[in-house]
Amino acid sequence: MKKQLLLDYLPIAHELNKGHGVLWSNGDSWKEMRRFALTNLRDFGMGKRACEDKIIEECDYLIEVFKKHKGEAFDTTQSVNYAVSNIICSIVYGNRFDYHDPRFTSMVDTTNKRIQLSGSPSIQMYNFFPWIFQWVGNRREIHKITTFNKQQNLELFSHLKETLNPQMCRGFADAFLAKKQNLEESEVTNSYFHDDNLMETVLNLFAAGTDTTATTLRWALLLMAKYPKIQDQVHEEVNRVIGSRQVQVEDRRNMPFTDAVIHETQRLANIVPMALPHKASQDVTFQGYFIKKGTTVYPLLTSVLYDESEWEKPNTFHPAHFLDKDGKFVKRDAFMPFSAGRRICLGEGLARMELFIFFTTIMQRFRFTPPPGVSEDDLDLTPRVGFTLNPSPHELCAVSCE
Ligand code: HEM
Repeated sequence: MKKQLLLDYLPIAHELNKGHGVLWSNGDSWKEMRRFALTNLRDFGMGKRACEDKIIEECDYLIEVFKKHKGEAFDTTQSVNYAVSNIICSIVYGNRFDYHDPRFTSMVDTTNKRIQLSGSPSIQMYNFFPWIFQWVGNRREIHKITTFNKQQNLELFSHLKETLNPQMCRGFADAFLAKKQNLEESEVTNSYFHDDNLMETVLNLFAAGTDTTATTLRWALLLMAKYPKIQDQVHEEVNRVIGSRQVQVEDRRNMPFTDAVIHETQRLANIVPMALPHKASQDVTFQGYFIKKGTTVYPLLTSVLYDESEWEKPNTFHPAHFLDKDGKFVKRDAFMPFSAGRRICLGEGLARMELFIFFTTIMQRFRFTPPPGVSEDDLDLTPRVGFTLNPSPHELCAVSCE
């Protein structure tokens, strides 16, 4: 496992790769975009108190939606997606959206569709053998959605440009536009701050910042409904440590069991099983195999997250993987859902903060159960096929604890 970290990966050309942005690019453009994204995402709150406040505010909206179902069974997909998406939207565009705003809901719904399609067998085959599988229908569908998402962003950018004040940037997109304007005024012509990089980076942040975290949260709620005794232990800890006051990130260090449940959810759900495709940036010998520079490499995170030599019960939901004999939280080297190395997930800090606050606040208010007539055993943990592994379609009851 450690040797894997020595490989210096760079992503390869791919169905969704136009060579721009922070996710599907490499070389100097990637370096510049990653650095700029990290600095600005932090400036706009990532990992800080300001962001914590945004997540707390969004929890209130999400809880209202859950309450409206009055304990009856419903599908958590859309509401959780919208709530999580609003966090990255606040950071990128400088504002959240109403859950009934069709511009927003269509952007979230189609982005999730695009992510699902890009993991379909036909697209996977296309990625391996592009010259044979270039005509597959899902490719056309992905292009249609991408064009639609770009059009929506062009409209948002156009409004941001009209109202831009470089001294008072509202979010990442403003900061990018201000930097671009500044470079143009200084007559720098060869910079990476061009419209294509703005578009691709915003699309990357929106997709990566919505689907992954929302999917993980939905797995956590499903697992709570399936394992009521574990849910009881989470409720006990939430009541004892927080009671009815507002959850804060600092609470995490006093809540080892809840923290272990979140980590174990991420491990078992294994939502990005193949990370992103990379290429070896130099010749390397790995576990006795010679890998030539330029070879496409898929770092299989599953092989680490389910490694039998690392985990006592790799195929079982077992929060004790992250607890010592005294019930204290323990970090595990093989916990790698965000990948590792130079291309490690750029949003890890944000995702961890979101998962803790959303999950703990939801657990403070609700108990999750299977729908009437469905037993805990009936709840299916088989993932739906996609680029990220989502739970299969299901409904849950959110019963108010108040
Ligand atoms: C539970 C939530 C998340 C998980 C499990 C996750 C996982 C991953 C993984 C496995 C990668 C690929 C790393 C590689 O290439 O080997 C990645 C990349 C990335 N993630 Fe996340 N991610 C999550 C949340 C987020 C969030 C909230 C953001 C938003 C800021 C984000 C932004 C990105 C970006 C921009 C990259 C590309 C980084 C680069 O190539 O330099 N992710 N993520």
